[in-house]
Amino acid sequence: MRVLVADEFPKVHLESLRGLGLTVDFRPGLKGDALAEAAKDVSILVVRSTEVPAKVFEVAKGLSLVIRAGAGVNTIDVKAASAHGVFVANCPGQNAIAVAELTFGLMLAVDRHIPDNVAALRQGAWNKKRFSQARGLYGRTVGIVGLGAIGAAVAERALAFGMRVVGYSRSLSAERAKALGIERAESLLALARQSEVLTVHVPASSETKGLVSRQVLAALPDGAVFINTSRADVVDNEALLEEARRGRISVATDVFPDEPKGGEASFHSELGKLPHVYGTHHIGASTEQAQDAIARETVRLVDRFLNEGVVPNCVNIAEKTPARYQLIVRHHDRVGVLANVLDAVRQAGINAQEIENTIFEGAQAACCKIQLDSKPPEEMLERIRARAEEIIFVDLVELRA
Ligand SMILES: NC(=O)c1ccc[n+]([C@@H]2O[C@H](COP(=O)([O-])OP(=O)(O)OC[C@H]3O[C@@H](n4cnc5c(N)ncnc54)[C@H](O)[C@@H]3O)[C@@H](O)[C@H]2O)c1
Ligand SMILES: O=C(O)CC[C@@H](O)C(=O)O
Repeated sequence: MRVLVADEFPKVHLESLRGLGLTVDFRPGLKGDALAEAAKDVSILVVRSTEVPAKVFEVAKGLSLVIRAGAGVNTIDVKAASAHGVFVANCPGQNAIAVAELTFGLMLAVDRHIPDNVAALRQGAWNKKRFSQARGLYGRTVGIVGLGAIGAAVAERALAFGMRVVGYSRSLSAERAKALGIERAESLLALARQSEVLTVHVPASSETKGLVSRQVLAALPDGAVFINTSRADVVDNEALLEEARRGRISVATDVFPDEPKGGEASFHSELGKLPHVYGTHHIGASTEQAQDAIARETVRLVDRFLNEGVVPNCVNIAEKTPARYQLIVRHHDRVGVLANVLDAVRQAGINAQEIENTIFEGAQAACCKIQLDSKPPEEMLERIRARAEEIIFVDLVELRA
C-alpha cells in the first residue's frame, strides 16, 4: 500500500510509516493538478496546509483516507471526499499548546511593543520613552472565543498570568466553565464588550464565517487587543482592516485572507503592513514539539486504519443516516449466510445502510445488524427466518428519529 505525504513531515515519523509496511512517497510542495496526479496511485494522503481540492477525489480512485496533519480541515474539500467515500481524519488537540504559546507571544508582543523595540534597535535608535508605554497583562480581562483544545490551553495560561478569563463557545456549559476556572459570557457581543484582549479559537466553517463581525469588533473597548490564531474566515476582514486603520484597537494575527498555502511566497497584506498590527506567517502549529505530536498521531491513525480498519478522529462520517429500522440477525457463522440475508433485503427493494457483523467467541455464531431506510414487509423477515439451518433469530427494531 502507498501513502503520499505532500507536506513537510519529520523524517523519523516517515520511517515509522515505512515500518508499517507502507511505501512512502514524500513529496512536500505538491499542489493542484500535480497533487491530483500524484495521488492517483496511493491509498492514503497526508497533508498539512496543502489544499486538497475536489479534483483529487475525482482522479484518485484508490484513495481511501486523507489525514490532515493538523487541526483545521477547511483546506480539504470534505464534501467531495464524502461524495467519493473517502475518510478524512485530523489530529485534534496535538498542536494546541503551540498555538496557545503563540497567542501569548502575540499578547505580550502587543502589550510591550516587542517587534517595534527590535526594529528600532536594528535601525540604531534607542527609545525607552516610547516603548515604556505598556499596560501589563495582570488583572486584565481576556475574552476567549471557542473553548476547545486551544481555547482551554489559552485559558490555563491566562489564569497563570493572573488575568480575568471569560469564555464564549457554542458548547460552553456553566459546569465546563467552572471546571476551567473561567467565567462564561452569554453571547459573543457580551464577551467583546468586556474584553481588553479578545482571542479567537474556533474552526472555519459555514457557521463561523464572519463570526467576529463588524458589530463584535466595534464592541471592543478602546485600546483592546484582538488576536486571531484560528482562520481568517472567522472574522469580517473588511471591518477588521477598517478598525486596524483607525488604530482604536490593536491586532495580532497569525492568519490572513488568501494567505499563501506553501512555505515561501511573496505576499502583500494591507492588514499586515499597518502599525497597530503584528502579523505572523501562520506559524501557530510550527514548533518541533507540536509537529512531533502531530506526526505521532498521524502514524497512529494510519496504523489503526491498516491493522484494525478503523479511522479515529474521522470528520466526515454521517452523524445520522436516513435509516429508520434495524434488522438484527443472529446466525451461524458460515459462508453465504449474509449474502442470503442481503439478497432478501434487495428483493424487498430496501436500501441497506450501515452493516455490522459481530463474531462470538469460538466463531460459531455471529450477530449482524443492518440498518434499513424503510420498514421491511413481514414476508422479507419470513424469507430470512425460513433458512433455519443458517439463521438463529431475526428481529426488527424501529430506530429513534
Ligand atoms: N494558527 C495555527 O497554526 C493553527 C493551529 C491549529 C489550529 N488552528 C485553528 O484553530 C481552530 C481551533 O482548534 P482547536 O484545536 O481548539 O479545535 P477544537 O475543535 O478543539 O475547538 C473548537 C471550539 O470552537 C467551538 N465552536 C465551534 N463552532 C462554534 C461557533 N459557531 N460558535 C462558537 N463556538 C464554536 C467548539 O465548540 C470548540 O469549543 C482549528 O479549527 C484551526 O482552524 C490554527
Ligand atoms: O500545519 C500547519 O502549519 C498549520 C496547521 C494549523 O493551521 C492547523 O489547523 O492545525
